[in-house]
Amino acid sequence: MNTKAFLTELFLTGIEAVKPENLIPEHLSVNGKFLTINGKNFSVEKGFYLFGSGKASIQMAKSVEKLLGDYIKEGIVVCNYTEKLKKTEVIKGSHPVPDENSVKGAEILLQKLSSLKEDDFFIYLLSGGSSALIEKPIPPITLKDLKQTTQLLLENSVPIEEINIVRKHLSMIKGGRLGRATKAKGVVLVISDVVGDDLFTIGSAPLYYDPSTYQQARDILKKYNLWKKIPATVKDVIRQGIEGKIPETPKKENPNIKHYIIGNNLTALKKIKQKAEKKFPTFIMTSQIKGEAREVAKVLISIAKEIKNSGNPFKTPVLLLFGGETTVTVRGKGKGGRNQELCLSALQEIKDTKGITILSGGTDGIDGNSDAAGAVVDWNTSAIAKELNLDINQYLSNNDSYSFFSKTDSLIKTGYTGTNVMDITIIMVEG
Ligand SMILES: O=C(O)[C@H](O)CO
Repeated sequence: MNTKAFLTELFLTGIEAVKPENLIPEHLSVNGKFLTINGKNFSVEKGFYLFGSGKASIQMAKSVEKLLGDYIKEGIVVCNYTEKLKKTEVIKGSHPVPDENSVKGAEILLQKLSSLKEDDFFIYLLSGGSSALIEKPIPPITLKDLKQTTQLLLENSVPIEEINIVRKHLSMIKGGRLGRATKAKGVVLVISDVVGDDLFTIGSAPLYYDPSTYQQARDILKKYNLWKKIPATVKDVIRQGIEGKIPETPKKENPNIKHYIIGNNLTALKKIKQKAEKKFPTFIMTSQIKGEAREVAKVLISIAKEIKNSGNPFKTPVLLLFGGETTVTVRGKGKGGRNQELCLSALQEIKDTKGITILSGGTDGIDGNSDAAGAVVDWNTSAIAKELNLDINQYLSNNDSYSFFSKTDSLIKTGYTGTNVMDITIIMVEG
């Protein structure tokens, strides 16, 4: 058996399970003039508006069009790529740092949602990446200031929950502010890309509400030593927010808007397990991995080595499934992403140990600043690296995992997958 090919096939199975074309029909059905979502009925007799933002928004919209196309009055989604849809206009925003189009997208959504009446109904399709894809900073923060702040947060390994607390307090649409702008009733269908499916964090909660505060936003920036580095306008808005001169984000849910999570990391892991255990004992270890990619890798490989050496807690052969999202503290100028960096650090631990293969990939298909979803490695990769005189440490210090794996032919390339439920890591331990 080609273990690397098998793990790649399993990774693709996981992605397939969380593609909107599979999730939407699982959770939505149409009965006459009613739309049923997770058992709850909504009348669509008079038609509805379709909005959305996030990396999965195009494919989600396409699936809704297929199911309910005749009822859509108008559709707009903001995604990280474009595609022509029948009833829905697509705006291409920027990710992970917002651009002019992200602002344009936010303004259009804000304007459309504000113009709806009380008896209008909308479906909003929310998925990961939304925080950057739509954005409208609170004046006097400029787009340039916001870009700089986002970049600093991303480069300093700040967890997404904390990044989004800051983002929500600099934005006219995040933390429930977009939801406050409308009188209409609506549902938000969510594909979760955060650990624990926290609705306060996913896409910075544009239509939910937000218990966090301006004070917390400042504390987070100080905790990561970024307060002195961020632009003056950002500090100004946060200070004014703390003093009550700028209103806080909404602290209560808009009762007219209901949120439904229709897919998450565990959905993908369960599908992988279903397929894999036809061949090998397979265990879902967690869907909640967090932490610095290179450190997480060390823990994962230590588990694999324990199994290999002592048969604890599982006998070989065995497949271990992990999900979640790590972070990378950027120190170098190389190319790569958290999954590739995790694999490179894992390779450092595997070295010549035969029988451990590890794959790590982003379900959105794009890992960091590269065009690969991730990588798959084993002892043989380390043998190739030795032959080519590649120094793992050197590539790790420059955060240049992509260049390393291009040379060892270990990259997994899927292109944009049209979905996003964080990352999947699969380890096969053989005897
Ligand atoms: O957009 C975002 O904020 C992240 O992807 C988490 O949902």
